[in-house]
Amino acid sequence: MRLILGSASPRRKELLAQLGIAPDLISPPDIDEEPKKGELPRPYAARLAREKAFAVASEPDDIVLCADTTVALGRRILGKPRDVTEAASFLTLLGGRRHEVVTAIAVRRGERLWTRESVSFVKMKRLSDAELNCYLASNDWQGKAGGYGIQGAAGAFLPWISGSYSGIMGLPVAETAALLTAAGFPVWRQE
Ligand SMILES: Cc1cn([C@H]2C[C@H](O)[C@@H](COP(=O)(O)OP(=O)(O)OP(=O)(O)O)O2)c(=O)[nH]c1=O
Repeated sequence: MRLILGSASPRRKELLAQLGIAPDLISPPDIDEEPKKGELPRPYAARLAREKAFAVASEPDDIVLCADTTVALGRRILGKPRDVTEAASFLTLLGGRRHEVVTAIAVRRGERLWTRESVSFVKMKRLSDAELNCYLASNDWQGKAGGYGIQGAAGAFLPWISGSYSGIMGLPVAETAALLTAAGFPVWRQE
């Protein structure tokens, strides 16, 4: 049995390491992340996590762990910004409001699949021009849903959250430990 982390996200590797787990293999999936017409954020994140889990090649006994993080402003899905202009518009939209961060995780072993969603609520302050421009110039927004990372300087924009810090960052560790255990991975084995 091997544990395969199906993710290119360095955050997910780091959060897995928080549980004392190092994957045997990292194999990022390549799937189309375009939302379907009218698709809502939560089903969208769940579908992507599932599709990622099936897109990663594995042996029948391997355990594959995948996740998807989506920022939701009402019914609107804010994915990873394509460029700095889109990052600026996401952060302007999010500033002064409360939004949701959905991280869906999917664990697959052969044809069996275990899934969970973690939903968190985040308040972002309205950003001043200096805050916005400095953050954009840092490039920290790149590759992050909604165009920010709670674990970086953007943490200073977030006075309040309700939910799971690790879920917002990309891999909710409580749900991950539960699903890996359900799939037969020895999360709590003593060395
Ligand atoms: C909201 C938020 C997201 N993110 C990141 C986590 C994810 O890496 C990314 C959302 O994109 P995802 O599509 O979930 O993941 P990914 O493309 O980085 O990697 P892969 O599909 O291979 O697993 O946003 C943060 O790091 N901090 C945050 O506060």
